[in-house]
Amino acid sequence: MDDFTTPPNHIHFVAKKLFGDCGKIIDGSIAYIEVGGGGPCDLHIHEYSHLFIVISGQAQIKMGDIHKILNPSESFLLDGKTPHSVWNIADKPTVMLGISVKPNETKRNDIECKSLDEVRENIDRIDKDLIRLISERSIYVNQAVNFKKTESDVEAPKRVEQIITKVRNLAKSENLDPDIAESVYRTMISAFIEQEKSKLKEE
Ligand SMILES: O=C(O)C(=O)C[C@]1(C(=O)O)C=C[C@@H](O)C=C1
Repeated sequence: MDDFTTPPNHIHFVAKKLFGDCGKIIDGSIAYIEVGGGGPCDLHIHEYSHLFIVISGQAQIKMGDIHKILNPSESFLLDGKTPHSVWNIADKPTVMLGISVKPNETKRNDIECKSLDEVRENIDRIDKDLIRLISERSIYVNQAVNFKKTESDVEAPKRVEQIITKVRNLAKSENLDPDIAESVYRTMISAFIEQEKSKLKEE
């Protein structure tokens, strides 16, 4: 049983990676789950899906109140966004293959809203995420000033230009007009510079 490890929060459960990234497949592993073993102890979620194939024994996939039982040679494709865990319910070890599969990407060009309300609902949803991310960004920016002594340290023009180059490239790869990304970032960074300058004065 060389190279087998117990994943975090699992019990009587050892697994070994069989292969890595092959396109839509992230990796494949084989798991030996002892009697009563399984995990994670609390149901978990993630972006990727699992294709479970039971070789021997009997596995129970717990998904909230719903359970799916897998006998030898049976398989189940589980959407990772469904809270889940996997348990051996046989009176002998269960051997199972687990293949992690990338989620289907939404083809953004295929998105077509049927009304202005639908457009705005989506904009509101995305704004919520953007504000949360800008707030998280601000936690780090506010700490940057702790390592600065002067206003020109705060302005850090070389760093600003590095960020602009980076976000223009990111924008291109995400099908966003790079000029929009640049303008949004220059405005945001200027506001953060002002905030850092006031913080510097306070100290
Ligand atoms: O990286 C820094 O030094 C920061 O203070 C962060 C930050 C930014 O918002 O990314 C803000 C001000 C500087 O002009 C450069 C970058």
